[in-house]
Amino acid sequence: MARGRGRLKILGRGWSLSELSAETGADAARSDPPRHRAHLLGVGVGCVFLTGFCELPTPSGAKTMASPQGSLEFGGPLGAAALMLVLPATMFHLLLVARSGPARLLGPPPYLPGPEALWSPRALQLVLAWLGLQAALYLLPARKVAEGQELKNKSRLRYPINGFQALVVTTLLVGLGVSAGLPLDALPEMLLPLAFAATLTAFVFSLLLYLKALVAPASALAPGGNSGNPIYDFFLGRELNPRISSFDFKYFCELRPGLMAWVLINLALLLKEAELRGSPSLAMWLVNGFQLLYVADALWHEEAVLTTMDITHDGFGFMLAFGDLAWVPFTYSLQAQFLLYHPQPLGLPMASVICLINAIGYYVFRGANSQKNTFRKNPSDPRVADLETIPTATGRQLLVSGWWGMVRHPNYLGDLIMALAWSLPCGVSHLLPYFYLLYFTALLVHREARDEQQCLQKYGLAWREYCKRVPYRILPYVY
Ligand SMILES: NC(=O)C1=CN([C@@H]2O[C@H](COP(=O)(O)OP(=O)(O)OC[C@H]3O[C@@H](n4cnc5c(N)ncnc54)[C@H](OP(=O)(O)O)[C@@H]3O)[C@@H](O)[C@H]2O)C=CC1
Ligand SMILES: CC(C)CCC[C@@H](C)[C@H]1CC=C2C3=C(CC[C@@]21C)[C@@]1(C)CC[C@H](O)C(C)(C)[C@@H]1CC3
Repeated sequence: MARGRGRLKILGRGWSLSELSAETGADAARSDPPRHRAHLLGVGVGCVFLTGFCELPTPSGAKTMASPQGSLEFGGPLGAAALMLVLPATMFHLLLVARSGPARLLGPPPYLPGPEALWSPRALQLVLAWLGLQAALYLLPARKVAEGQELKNKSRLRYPINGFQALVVTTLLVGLGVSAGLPLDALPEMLLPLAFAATLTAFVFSLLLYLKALVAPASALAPGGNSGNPIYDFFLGRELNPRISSFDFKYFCELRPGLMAWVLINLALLLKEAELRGSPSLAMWLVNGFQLLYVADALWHEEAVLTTMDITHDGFGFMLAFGDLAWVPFTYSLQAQFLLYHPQPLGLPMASVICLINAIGYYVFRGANSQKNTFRKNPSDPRVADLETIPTATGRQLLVSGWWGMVRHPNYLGDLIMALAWSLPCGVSHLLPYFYLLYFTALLVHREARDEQQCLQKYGLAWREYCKRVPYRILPYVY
């Protein structure tokens, strides 16, 4: 099947973008009996079980803390172990299925990749070089240094606000690289080994973070993630704000390498489509444009991330390290991956409707997030001073009018509307491009429940009053 200058080659069990017809080592590996891989999986599972479920004593010198909820989140050690297997498996499943002919979200993967298809020293070098570049940009002088929320010991950490600057410099470097012959269009063929290298990096990194937390003072530990069970604590993360000098690992990972890699992968998929079909499709332009807007917006409003529960409440462990470094770039680019292998016709009228949906979602998302951030920074700011509030025993107030009087999480609603707009360009013939919407709904419903729990603890009766005044959580009159 040949279109444009490039060629889409069917590999029987999947699609491969390749100019070469010779079978590569990776291709050959696909015909290996799955026995060895099942054995490897068994060894991996065995290790996790051996180290985590025997209720090992708390590592010597470690300080343990009960979760403020008194119970463990994410289904405890068993849930955490399951998630550590299921999340990477899901990511690889999506990567394989997106390039397969049928592209069935719920079917089996087209083939089981062997070690040759997953492991590539070059992919690991690329991942490490990318992290190195982003770390260097993080260390550049910042236009502003912001203070985080007050910590248990009453101090506040300082954070450089130069994420948008890092995005601009990265864009310039990538532009220069591409014009000097950097083969960005080779990236789509490398997604599998890159995702594997990113997962490996996240795993090793989480292990180092876990060890670092063993020598951290008690005041540096997160409210969750210090149960004494190594599996659970490794997953959730023990230390709240792990740092070396002023380099904050969690803050760095949350916004930069993963989000920027996501839009870079999208761009590589767009370039590959242009090479194959003569020009990128309208659907590919929309997906790239919407997601670039989302990432650029996050980096422009970088300071706002300092009030999210990931920074203020959650430790930095495998969940966030894997989420930031592997899950975000390789699964959030799923729609663009799907479009490369399954081009979808999209007319201008439908494209305009989709743009309108994205604009509405962005308006709600940005309006709600900015209103809360402005209010939290300065309640007497003229933009929020007229809003109705409920006082709380902590001295802080809760908004009960404006966006936050409509539902208790208007920002989630806006985010979900955008998620819908990112899937619609992929048509309705497949469920696969809607994975993000489904996963994100589950993530936000769970996150909302965690946040409610934390707010109830923080604000007590005032929170109950807020829930009475604003009865719906995310979707007015429905949920
Ligand atoms: N794309 C993705 O994968 C993800 C995106 N997101 C997005 O990140 C953004 C941030 O989400 P998240 O960190 O979960 O939570 P929020 O930004 O919704 O923050 C919740 C906090 O806001 C404060 N708050 C709640 N209600 C009120 C009120 N009525 N008035 C004033 N303050 C209030 C409380 O903290 P306090 O009172 O202490 O200030 C509460 O803990 C969202 O837009 C979300 O959609 C989140 C997760 C994943
Ligand atoms: C791997 C698991 C499924 C869980 C991992 C969850 C993480 C992928 C997300 C947790 C909170 C996130 C946020 C963003 C990206 C996804 C993760 C890391 C965010 C940076 C996206 C851009 C937004 O504008 C934001 C508000 C800055 C987001 C903050 C939370």
